[in-house]
Amino acid sequence: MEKYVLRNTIIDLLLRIEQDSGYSHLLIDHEIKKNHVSPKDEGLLTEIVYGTINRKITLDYYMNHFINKKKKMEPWVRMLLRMSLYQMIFLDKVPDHAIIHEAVEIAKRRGHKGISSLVNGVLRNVQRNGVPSTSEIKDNVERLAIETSHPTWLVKRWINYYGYETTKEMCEANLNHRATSVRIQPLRISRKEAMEELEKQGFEVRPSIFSEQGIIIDKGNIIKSYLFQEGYLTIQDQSSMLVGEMLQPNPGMHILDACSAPGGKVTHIAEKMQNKGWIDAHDLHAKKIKLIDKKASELQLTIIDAKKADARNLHETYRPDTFDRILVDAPCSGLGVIRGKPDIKYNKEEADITKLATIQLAILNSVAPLLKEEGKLMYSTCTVDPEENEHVVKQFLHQNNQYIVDSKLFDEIPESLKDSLGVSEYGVQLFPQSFQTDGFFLTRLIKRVSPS
Ligand SMILES: C[S@@+](CC[C@H](N)C(=O)[O-])C[C@H]1O[C@@H](n2cnc3c(N)ncnc32)[C@H](O)[C@@H]1O
Repeated sequence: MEKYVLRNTIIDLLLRIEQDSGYSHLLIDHEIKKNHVSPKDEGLLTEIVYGTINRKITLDYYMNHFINKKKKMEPWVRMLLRMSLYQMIFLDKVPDHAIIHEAVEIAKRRGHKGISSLVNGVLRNVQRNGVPSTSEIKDNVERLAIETSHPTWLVKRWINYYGYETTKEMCEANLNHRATSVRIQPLRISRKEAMEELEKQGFEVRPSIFSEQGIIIDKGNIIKSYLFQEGYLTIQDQSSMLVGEMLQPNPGMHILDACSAPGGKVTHIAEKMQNKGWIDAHDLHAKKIKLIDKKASELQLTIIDAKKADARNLHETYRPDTFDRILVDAPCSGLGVIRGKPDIKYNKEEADITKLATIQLAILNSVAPLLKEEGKLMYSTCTVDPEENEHVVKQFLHQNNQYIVDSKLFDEIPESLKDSLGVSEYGVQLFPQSFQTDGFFLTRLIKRVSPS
């Protein structure tokens, strides 16, 4: 692909991602297919797009030192500068002079002489003088927010809950790449066989300590392996695998997954049930039900019945005491998965967290009667925020006194993980900086036998 076309595609992608927040991975996939981007350019395109988004606030801080803030700048020009600065400062794949040359070329073709001299001026200035130091920023919170490109409200919030050091580690971890992990389909292949086969294909792999089905891929693109393409394994973050493990599903059980799409955890549960029993899986969005069916069929699992439903109303669909296990993997702010989807950190507001907590509690309250006595209910989110995690569990327990936290949950956590977890009386918080996983919260509740 011609360099100009590739860089121009990246600018268009970045502009669209900024408008259609939350769908970066879909937009990138679409653009790669539409433009027949070669595998070599695909890696560079993905790296520049995610990197530029991930470092947006830092890049704007640098850029603002070199431009007249009063002058209005067209969005594509700002994007061109951002992505060029990202490459100059954070990547060493292309020499600075080539980055500047390409940027000026794009500015000439897309704009006019005035724009190309502005772009040339800013980038040459950075090349000659470097970028301004963030040590000039007096306020600790603001400095951390700018250095790690997180919104100030979020940094303040995390410091308030977790302290400065943990917040700093978390924000820094959100800038780093994390290894992909996969889960084997154990009814089709063992972990040992899968690891040997992947090594033969040139992958570098390690077993996960979170699940006996988990493998960490340190090197290689798993999508290209036949093991992935033919459903011998599926991509899943290690932290999510803990849910399937800790729910303790057994063959023959009847299980409810209230918020199921795209089907990562429900297929894990079906595998652990050896594809024997019944799973009712729901999601609010009809379109997403197809994703659950697709994943189940790829993995050759047949016990999942997926249907659209609002989980807040499931008490109207099922009779009380129906299920042996219930999973509520709730819709959440996703602040634990910033590393993989960096646009999340700019698209959320503090008020969203409060709204989500209301929905999460409503879902839990709706499914609570549906669990059999002595059954187990898992509540999980891929976020790092007490309002959506511990506080929701606390309120739920207050409103449903038949439920208690299963204290055995804490005993089951592998010893090597315990020290780095945020353990409270309401559940377990995984931080993204601790184990190369997403940030994740989970807890297991038991419904006690009613005294009456
Ligand atoms: C964290 S995701 C679930 C991920 C899934 N458990 C997995 O492992 O692949 C939360 C899901 O909840 C769905 N959702 C949002 N509001 C809902 C509601 N009121 N009832 C049911 N599902 C809902 C979203 O569409 C989303 O697919």
